[in-house]
Amino acid sequence: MALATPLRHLLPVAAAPSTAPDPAGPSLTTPRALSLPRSRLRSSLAASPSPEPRPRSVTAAAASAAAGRPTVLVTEKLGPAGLDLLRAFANVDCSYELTAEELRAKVSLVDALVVRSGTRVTREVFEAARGRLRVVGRAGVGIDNVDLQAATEAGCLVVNAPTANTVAAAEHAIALLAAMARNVAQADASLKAGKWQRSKYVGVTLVGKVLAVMGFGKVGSEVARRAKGLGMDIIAHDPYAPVDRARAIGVDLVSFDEAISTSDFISLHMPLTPSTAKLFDDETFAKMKKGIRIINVARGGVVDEDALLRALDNGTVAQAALDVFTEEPPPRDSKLVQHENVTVTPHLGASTTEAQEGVALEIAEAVIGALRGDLAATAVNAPMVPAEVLSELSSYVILAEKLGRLVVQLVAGGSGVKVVKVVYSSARDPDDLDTRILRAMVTKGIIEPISSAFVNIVNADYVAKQRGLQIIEERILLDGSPEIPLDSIQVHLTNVESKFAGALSDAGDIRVEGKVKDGSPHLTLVGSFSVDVSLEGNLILCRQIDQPGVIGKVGSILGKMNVNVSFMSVGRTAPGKQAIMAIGIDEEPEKEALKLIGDTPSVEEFVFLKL
Ligand SMILES: NC(=O)c1ccc[n+]([C@@H]2O[C@H](COP(=O)([O-])OP(=O)(O)OC[C@H]3O[C@@H](n4cnc5c(N)ncnc54)[C@H](O)[C@@H]3O)[C@@H](O)[C@H]2O)c1
Ligand SMILES: O=C(O)[C@H](O)COP(=O)(O)O
Repeated sequence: MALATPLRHLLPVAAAPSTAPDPAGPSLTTPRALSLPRSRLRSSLAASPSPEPRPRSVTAAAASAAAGRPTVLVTEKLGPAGLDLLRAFANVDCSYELTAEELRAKVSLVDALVVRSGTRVTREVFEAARGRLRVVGRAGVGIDNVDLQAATEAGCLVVNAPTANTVAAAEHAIALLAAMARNVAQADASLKAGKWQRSKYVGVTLVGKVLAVMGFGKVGSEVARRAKGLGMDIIAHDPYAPVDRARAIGVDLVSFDEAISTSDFISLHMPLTPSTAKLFDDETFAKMKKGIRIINVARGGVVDEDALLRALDNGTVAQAALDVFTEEPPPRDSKLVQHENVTVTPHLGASTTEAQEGVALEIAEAVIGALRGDLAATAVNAPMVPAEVLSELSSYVILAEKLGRLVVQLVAGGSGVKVVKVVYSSARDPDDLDTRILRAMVTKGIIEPISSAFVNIVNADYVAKQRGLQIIEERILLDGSPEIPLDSIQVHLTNVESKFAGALSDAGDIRVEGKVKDGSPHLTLVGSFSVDVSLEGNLILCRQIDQPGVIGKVGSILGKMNVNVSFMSVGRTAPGKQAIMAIGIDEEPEKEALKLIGDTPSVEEFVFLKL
């Protein structure tokens, strides 16, 4: 996804974690680390590929990280085209079948980790990464082997490859459906064992039978489409699927109980979540039509395997075809695997040559994008902001971060920031304005200068909550063209003291407002004073009594100190009354220059701010 550079600020990159922890917690006594620079990865995709993969030593990974090229650890077999893509961008360490301990040892030396379903990326793994791991790429759909909460807390983006193996999984479900109905696996084993058992392996037909698709997402709907072609009647259960999408392929969405009690075949296609774990238990099997046949290409954990065994033994379930198991691989003596009415495959749903090439490319692109700072469209633990929203809001993204960065520097030492109000003025219907990325940027601007936290779109809300920061969003609906997404963004800090009284609104909040003008962010309001200054470089705000000569005096102090003034703007309440001068400057002035500005007669207060 090609995004404007500024969005990279918000996204996980292989940056060194920031400095020491902030002992002051949420208190804002010592704004520090005010400048933006963090190492940004800009390695070129066109760089020459590295040699054939071989397990690399920990020392080699550390050396390459030091050289600035990211390191990607791949712990399960990935299609060669995806590996080549990764190698063109990063040092790739292919280390398969690592123990949990070996994984923990390696993970602090890598910027990204690519896994399939066989690697458990636990909280301990994120802790062992000590902040370096920025991206976990799941080369496939299911992310139940990745601790998403721990990833989010660590500010680590998790991306998956949600589409490339859909058809493969659906085809495998159909293959199992047909094989089960006609006893293909059992008959094959029997014949190879020298038997000729034609009457034993009489099957059942599919045409006219009712198939209940449980989980009508990507795989489920493809299964439904294909099973329709086999002449089956399809019903589906999915509490979150749009009725229209089901109707469009001639499928009725029904209740859970109706689905399980009226069908001849059930195919499972829901994710494993706390609410689907062991959803198919004794109680559920008891409600099924006697002689039902079950296919599971989703996740073993959605079925209570002991209950399934009982249902097979008592004839409630005539047959089962299983590609997935609670424990993978299942124990060698698993009664379920050995059951004569059960057909099994070792988690092969995604395993076609084509799907693996697709998945590998999909995940390599997502991981590289995330390492470069682009917002991965397949991020699973980040607020999903569609690409068109991102590109439309890209200038406002910079503005939001700068306003956050600016407002926090106006807080007086000793005041703790607790409540942040972000007010968006727009002529656009609030439903058409997705502000999640802007909220995250304001949060980043406020928190990063005052803490050791690394804030990105993945963890912004979490970090804010952890620091006791409440972010309130408000919209002001304007008349005008909804073509322009936003007129202005205001950021208010309530219940805090300001080191610059001129920044206080009538309500006593520290308030700044900005707009995007000609594509660049401008500061347009400080407290109750309108100004207009480009938000670039550094800024001096002076409050003075409006009278001739003050601007000249401050300007000449800066000139004498070799500080280049890029913009200047004065806002005043009325001629001869209070005024605010906003001066954009390229360099950081010497302390002496700042003292001279403070000593200038009629300058009542001033503040120097780094953007
Ligand atoms: N065996 C394999 O190799 C293989 C390959 C691909 C996918 N999968 C698995 O298949 C499953 C589906 O994948 P997908 O790509 O279609 O995912 P998806 O997210 O597109 O679809 C899942 C659907 O399940 C629905 N759902 C959630 N909770 C439900 C519930 N309680 N009851 C019914 N439906 C519910 C969701 O609304 C969604 O529509 C996942 O578990 C995935 O891990 C397995
Ligand atoms: O969730 C998935 O994508 C499938 O279960 C495939 O898993 P795999 O990548 O380990 O084959």
